[in-house]
Parts: sequence; C-alpha cells; structure tokens
Amino acid sequence: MKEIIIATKNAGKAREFAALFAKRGIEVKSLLDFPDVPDVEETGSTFAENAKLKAEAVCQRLQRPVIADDSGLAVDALGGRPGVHSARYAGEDKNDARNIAKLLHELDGVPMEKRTARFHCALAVAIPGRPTVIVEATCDGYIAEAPRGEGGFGYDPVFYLPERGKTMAEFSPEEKNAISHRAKALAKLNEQWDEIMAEKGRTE
Ligand SMILES: O=P(O)(O)OP(=O)(O)OP(=O)(O)OC[C@H]1O[C@@H](n2cnc3c(O)ncnc32)[C@H](O)[C@@H]1O
Ligand SMILES: [Mg+2]
Repeated sequence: MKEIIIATKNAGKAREFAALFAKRGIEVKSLLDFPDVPDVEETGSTFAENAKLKAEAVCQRLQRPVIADDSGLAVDALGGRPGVHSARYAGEDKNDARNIAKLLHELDGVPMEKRTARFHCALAVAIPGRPTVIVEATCDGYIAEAPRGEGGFGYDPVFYLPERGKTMAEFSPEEKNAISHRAKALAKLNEQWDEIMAEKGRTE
C-alpha cells in the first residue's frame, strides 16, 4: 500500500503521521485533503470509542482504509480531565492557547510533584468489510507552570518530561516521534500491520 488516509482535520497530527509513515514509503492523506467529508461527532466516553467512531464513519464514506486518532491529556490532580474533552476544554472553537491557559489556571498553586499527567492516543483502523482494529498507548509527564517551546501542537508547550528537562514543544519532530503516545500506538499497530494489510489485499 502506498497511501493511507488519516481521519483527522488536525494539521499537527497529520504532520506527525506523515513523518511516521514516510519511513515505510507510505504517503499520508488527511481530511484536509477531503474537505467534503463532514465532521464526525465524538460522542464516545473513551478515546477508543471516539477513534472507532471517526475511523468507521470516514471509511464508510470514502470506502477506503482509514486510520483515526483520538487523543488527549489526562491530568491526575484534575481527576483525569480534560481527557476525552481535551480538544474543546476551553470552548467549542478548539483553541490550543485557550486550552493551555485554562489548564494552567486550574492547576494554579499545585506543586510540581503533583502535576503528573499523561497523553493518551487511541488509533482505530477501519477497512471496508473488516472488523475495526484498535490500539492504545500513553506517554507520561508533568504539566509545566508556564508554556515553553514552539514545536508540536496542542498541549505540547506545557507537557514537561523531567528526564529530558524539556517540554514536548522543545523537542524536534524526530525526538517527539521517538517517544510520543502517538508513535507508541503506531508501533503497536505496526506489529499487526502486515496481517491487517494482507487481509485488505484479499478483499481488493
Ligand atoms: O478529531 P480530529 O479531527 O483528529 O482532531 P482533534 O484536534 O479534534 O483531535 P482529538 O479529538 O483527538 O483531540 C485531541 C486533543 O488533545 C490534544 N493532543 C492530542 N495529541 C497531542 C499531542 O501529541 N501533543 C499535544 N496535544 C495533543 C489536541 O491538541 C486536542 O486538544
Ligand atoms: Mg476531535
């Protein structure tokens, strides 16, 4: 296979998938390339449910193999919030800067050792006529007291990895793709990739 569709309108995610799949010589298309595909409502209560909803809706529409990513940030001191609501934490417009400002406000006064958090990533692969495959992975860190760095997207400027002494937004794309929740989930998918794609070959 030379091309895969990622069911996302998030340019940051699309960029990371493009780099991760480039190693395999596979070109990534996102929903930014298919503007007519309508938004899928994320009504699930877990990352896995939402990834499945997005992958199956777009697969149904395009009749092609599709991967969807549902991801987010779970902060221990906030009982796991923003969780599945990470994208719209500060409002419907999905504004990264406002989401970060709200998060920092909610954690005001919480000491560093209690600012533990993890990024979650659920990936769902939907192929016409086949059961959907789902994998999940996480990446542990801390919520910094102020944003730092220009790279990545979303909550990366406040996601601090003490072992590197940097926020994820201070990582190069290669560094982030070596350790991120998304890269780890994709590595899990990779283990099943040949099997998934072999089945696909038979249905073509
Ligand atoms: O649903 P799609 O179209 O894929 O795009 P989205 O941006 O709405 O994506 P999600 O519903 O999965 O919400 C993910 C939220 O978690 C954030 N997020 C996910 N992965 C991240 C990462 O690697 N670094 C920083 N923030 C991330 C992201 O900014 C969003 O606020
Ligand atoms: Mg979304």
